[in-house]
Amino acid sequence: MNPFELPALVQRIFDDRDVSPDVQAILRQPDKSLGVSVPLRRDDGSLAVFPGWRVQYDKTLGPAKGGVRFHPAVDEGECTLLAFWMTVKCALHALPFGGGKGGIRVDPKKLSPLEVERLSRNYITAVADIIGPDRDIPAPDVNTDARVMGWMADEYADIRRSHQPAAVTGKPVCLGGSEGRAQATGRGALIVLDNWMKRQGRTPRQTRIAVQGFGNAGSHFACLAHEAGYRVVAVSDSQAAIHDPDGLEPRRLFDYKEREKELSGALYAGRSVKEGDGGKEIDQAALLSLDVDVLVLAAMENAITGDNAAAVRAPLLLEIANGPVSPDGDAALTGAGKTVLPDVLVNAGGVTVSYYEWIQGRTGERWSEGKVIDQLTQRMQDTAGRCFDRAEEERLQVREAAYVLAIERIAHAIRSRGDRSYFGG
Ligand SMILES: NC(=O)C1=CN([C@@H]2O[C@H](COP(=O)(O)OP(=O)(O)OC[C@H]3O[C@@H](n4cnc5c(N)ncnc54)[C@H](O)[C@@H]3O)[C@@H](O)[C@H]2O)C=CC1
Ligand SMILES: O=C(O)CCC(=O)C(=O)O
Repeated sequence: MNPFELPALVQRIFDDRDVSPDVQAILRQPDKSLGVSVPLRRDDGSLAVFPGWRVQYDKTLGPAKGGVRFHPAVDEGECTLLAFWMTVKCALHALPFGGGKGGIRVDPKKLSPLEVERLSRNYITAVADIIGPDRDIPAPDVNTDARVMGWMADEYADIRRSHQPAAVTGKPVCLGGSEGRAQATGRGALIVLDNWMKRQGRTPRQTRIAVQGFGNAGSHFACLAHEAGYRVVAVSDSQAAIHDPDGLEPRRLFDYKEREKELSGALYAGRSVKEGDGGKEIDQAALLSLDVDVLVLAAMENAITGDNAAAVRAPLLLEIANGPVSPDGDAALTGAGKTVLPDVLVNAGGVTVSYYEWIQGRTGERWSEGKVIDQLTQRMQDTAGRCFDRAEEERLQVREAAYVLAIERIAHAIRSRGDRSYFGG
């Protein structure tokens, strides 16, 4: 197992708040980290083998929960940090889960759909011994979606020779997925943003937003924010960025990207972004320093670091991605008086609706989309309220308030379990 260093913020909370040595010792490293080699028979008959991981960080509050990403930069350290963040996120939102994360170091864009299916199935075979509805429940993340979860769930059911609807979440609805899961991360983020805006006495109409990362999470956020009256003036993906100070029509971009798989060309392929079309393509890095009210980061880690933080003009940043602002970037932004609404608070809509899917899988109930949205709204509002209140009471940044609340919950559970003797989960 790679050595893992806890984020400095967590160490500071441990020190400042006299967190017990037992709790610190338990939270200092992951419970379990499994490295696997995932074989893939290519369409041309050759065999390729890709490295993969599944990390379970802490399971005090319940089975590990977290996504699986397919990306060329995945490694054990990244999965461990992502699994740690899942632990904090689930605790903060009072979900009955610990934190996990997994991935394969692969560029899925270079594989055919059948190759992606075989790889997804082989990953589940490789990690089958440590996952399951009471142990560790995978879900979508970067470059994985409902289709991939459907294959993974099917493979797991084959391995167990039984129906296993609660073993993987984020599945297609026809395979036991939950209504509302696809939009859930974006919707949850919008609920947090709305809550913050109301506290500041601001309205959506006054608010211009730029969104980095027009993928699963960011594209739904952009569409829902537009429908709620916000002015989405820029969006980007890994290939292109589009800006229109008068406001884009995210739904049209969404449809274009569904068809073409990328944003590039959305303005120039005879499919204008909006009637009258005032938009233009800009450099992706330029999106980060646009004159907007909210900069939404929904792509990858470390989009903002100490190197580019000074160029950010937006007074408010909304972290939909996991870890899009590095610690030195965070210090520079908050030092300059900007507010960062942190990932562990903002992006929990996905795992929350995964929780609802897990409940439905275990009970056989089917929830309507309305019920999912009501429950999600209530939970996100509740957590956002607790974080913002705590930040105000103790004059903390919202990120620190969120971590304090999460660590308190985990520490309380660790103490309540008594002497620790729970190997084998
Ligand atoms: N999908 C979900 O339910 C959840 C996702 N997240 C996090 O949100 C982030 C995005 O995840 P997904 O939307 O699921 O992945 P995705 O793979 O669907 O989308 C990622 C998007 O970011 C774009 N991108 C990559 N590099 C970029 C760059 N340098 N500039 C602009 N765009 C860039 C990609 O082109 C793609 O459109 C990740 O950090 C993920 O861990 C967090 C919670 C839940
Ligand atoms: O839906 C889930 O369980 C996982 C979501 C996830 O990976 C995340 O919140 O980063």
